[in-house]
Amino acid sequence: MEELWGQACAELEKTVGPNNFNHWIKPLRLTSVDEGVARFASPTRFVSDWVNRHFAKDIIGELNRIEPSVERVRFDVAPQGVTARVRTAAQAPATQFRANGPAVSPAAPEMRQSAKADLCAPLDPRFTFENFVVGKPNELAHAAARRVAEGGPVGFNPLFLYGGVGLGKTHLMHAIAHDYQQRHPAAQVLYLSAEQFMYRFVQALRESTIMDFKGMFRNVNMLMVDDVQFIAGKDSTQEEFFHTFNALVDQGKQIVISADRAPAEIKGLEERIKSRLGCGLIVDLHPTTYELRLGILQSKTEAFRDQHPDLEIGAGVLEFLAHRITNNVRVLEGALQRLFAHASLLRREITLEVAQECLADILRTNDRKISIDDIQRKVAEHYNIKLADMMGPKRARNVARPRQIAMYLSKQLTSRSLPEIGRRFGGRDHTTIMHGVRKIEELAGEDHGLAEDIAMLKRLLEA
Ligand SMILES: Nc1ncnc2c1ncn2[C@@H]1O[C@H](COP(=O)(O)OP(=O)(O)OP(=O)(O)O)[C@@H](O)[C@H]1O
Repeated sequence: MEELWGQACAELEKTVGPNNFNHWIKPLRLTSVDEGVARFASPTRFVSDWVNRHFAKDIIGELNRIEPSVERVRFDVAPQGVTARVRTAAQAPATQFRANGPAVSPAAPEMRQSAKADLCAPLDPRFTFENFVVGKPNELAHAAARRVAEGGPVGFNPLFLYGGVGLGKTHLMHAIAHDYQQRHPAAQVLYLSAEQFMYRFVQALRESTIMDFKGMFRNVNMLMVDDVQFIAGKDSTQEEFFHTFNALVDQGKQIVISADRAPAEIKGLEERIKSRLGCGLIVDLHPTTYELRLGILQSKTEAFRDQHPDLEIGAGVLEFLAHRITNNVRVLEGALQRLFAHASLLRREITLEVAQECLADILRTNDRKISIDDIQRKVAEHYNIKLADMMGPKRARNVARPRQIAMYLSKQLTSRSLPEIGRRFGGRDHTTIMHGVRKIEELAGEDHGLAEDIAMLKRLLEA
């Protein structure tokens, strides 16, 4: 059993990356293989669930290569067996979670070790600096992440990364962890989401293991917490987070945090935490530009082509995608993956027409949506009135007419209902909006100049 698992582990470490391997797979012990089922002893249910969700396929694949009968895996929670295994690991030089904190009772290092494996979320081996494409919108965040990954005195603690959905925050966090761990193999990096932080904190409270919980956090060299906005409004979790944070910063340990917005904009986050976060470096990942999107598409296509040299992508396809899919990199990647799958299944070149057809749904949802704000701003600009007058009560024609034009365009170019539009125009009644829309339809039928003005505004808004 040991030999089979040893061989599989050697390969698994390469497949899932050393960090994931050490955190999740190393704590397992293969106990039997029977009727196609490989059974493992795992230290906790949490580890079992996590491995089952994230690495079961890899484990089955590797075992199956050596022992073809293996088709499924099962995990039994068996803390005893695992303690024995961890003790061996603790004697080995510089393992990932070598306990190197303050003096502890003889049994404690093993407990810390397996519990910390529980805490740390798996790192995606693909999320490295090498695979991160740098452009104007993310160059500062990337430079700061590189600097933190080097270690040593950094001068900004914490590093706070924020930005919209799918712009690369998690990718950069994982890249820091990989790189830092490679440079400092004996250091302890703890990466987890704020949600996991809360989950583990509540569990520690419930199981009266809060001192262990505190001890584990206080002994890491680098703490990374993803999606910190999650703890907003969760009072006791924030309190614990604050203390952990202070303890680590006071010891000069690095903290890296990500969120979907700047600290000041996170509602329900305590002022003292906001001010603590503000002491470090706050950098944002800006929305992607066309050049960055094209760079990412080219880099991912090259990587795919390394494995599939016969991939053929027609001229202009990547440019077309970079131009049309503008919301986030995850969607961009999804579109590319779909094209690759299409190309390899049908063994056809991906032409512009194929791409358009294959990605019709993604392209439709990415069509630029015009907002009432855009309309009000553009119309106010065009007629040289104040934006506030769009919502205000003035009835003078030089203000009232542009306002009605904006109402008309809001009805035409957005899917908002009349009451909704009314609310956006200073809380006007839907009948007022209807009247405005009709008035403009009527006038545009008679006044060629007005009709042209409206057509031009439409073009500007739809551009
Ligand atoms: N600059 C980049 N170069 C290469 N890949 C990128 C880049 N930015 C984002 N990606 C890829 O886009 C996907 C989404 O990125 P990631 O998960 O890091 O986003 P996020 O900002 O954490 O989003 P969320 O707010 O949803 O958690 C990932 O697969 C990531 O590898």
